[in-house]
Amino acid sequence: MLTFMNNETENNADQQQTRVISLFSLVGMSMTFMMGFISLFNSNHELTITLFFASMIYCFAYISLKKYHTLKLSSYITIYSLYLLMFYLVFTGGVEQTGPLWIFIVAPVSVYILGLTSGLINLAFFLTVIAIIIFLPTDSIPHVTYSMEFKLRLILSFLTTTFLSALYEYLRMISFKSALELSKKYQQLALSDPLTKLANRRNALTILQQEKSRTSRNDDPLSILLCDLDHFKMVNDKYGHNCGDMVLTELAQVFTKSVRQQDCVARWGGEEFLFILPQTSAEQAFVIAEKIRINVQRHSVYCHEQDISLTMSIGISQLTDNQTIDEMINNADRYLYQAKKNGRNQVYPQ
Ligand SMILES: Nc1nc2c(ncn2[C@@H]2O[C@H](COP(=O)(O)OP(=O)(O)OP(=O)(O)O)[C@@H](O)[C@H]2O)c(=O)[nH]1
Repeated sequence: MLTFMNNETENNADQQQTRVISLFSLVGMSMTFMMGFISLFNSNHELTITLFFASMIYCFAYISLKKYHTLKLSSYITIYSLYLLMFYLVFTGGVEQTGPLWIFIVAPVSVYILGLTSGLINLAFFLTVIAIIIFLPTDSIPHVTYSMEFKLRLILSFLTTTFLSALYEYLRMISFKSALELSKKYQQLALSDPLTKLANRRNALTILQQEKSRTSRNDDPLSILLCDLDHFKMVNDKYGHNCGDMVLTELAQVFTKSVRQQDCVARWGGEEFLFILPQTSAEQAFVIAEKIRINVQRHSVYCHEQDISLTMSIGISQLTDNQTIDEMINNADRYLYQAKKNGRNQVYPQ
């Protein structure tokens, strides 16, 4: 069955991720470039080269994301070049041993970019390497030394930042998921009829417009059936409104089962239904209309210990060249009126 499902929310999530990664790489590029410049003035050449190199890597991640939409690659480049830079800063101490101060940005960036589980696994790896670096005996590989108090506090405060970042990411994920579900639910509600669950009139018009464009591109025929249940008022009057609703719901299922996967059934109004039949001529549509009419006639709805049977009148219209959707529907409406006038329970034109 043709339905108009909107993937807007998923696309928005991807777009948001792209925006965040490009922002991270831009910030990373500017910050490392700025710090590199400061190191240049302080004549710290090794640090200058490292920071300029990191800045170039962030620049590469930014450009490839913008030009080639490499979201995953740019995310990995951003995160792992950050890890390498942090290892270097902790190993060398940076400027006056302030290098380790920067590692606190790693936790929130990791869980945001890599997601909660993968972010935490990567953070465990990151912290292990940091611990190895700071506890490495200086006589094996010469590097900066930190006091034992500093090392322990660095690890503990990093663990605290990791916990808070993970908690924040977890809560963010939960609210994002529920927002996604709500949005899907409302999209569905906006497109379908609440009683029969068929496409509603607005959705049917959108689908018709899409099918019309496809038809003119491929030169395929497109037909519609406008159907109205006969003497439906009598069902409400005789059996009550609830039974009337039940009849509409059950017949909606009969309609759905009577057509092909690519067709669309919509509730056009009260007891009026519209069938959109792509790649179908008026002659083929007549055969389908007859099948639907007979299926309705044969179906009985059991309500309040009574079997309720109904019939249906159907008007057929095939889209002709230069015809608008409105004209096509008006045509079907005229034919439906004719079918009613001719005695109901029939398809027009025959
Ligand atoms: N139970 C129920 N009835 C509805 C709904 N929407 C429209 N109706 C009823 O459908 C009936 C339509 O009646 P009419 O337009 O007079 O048409 P009809 O009785 O089907 O007669 P013909 O179309 O001339 O064959 C009215 O009684 C509406 O109240 C609905 O959602 N549920």
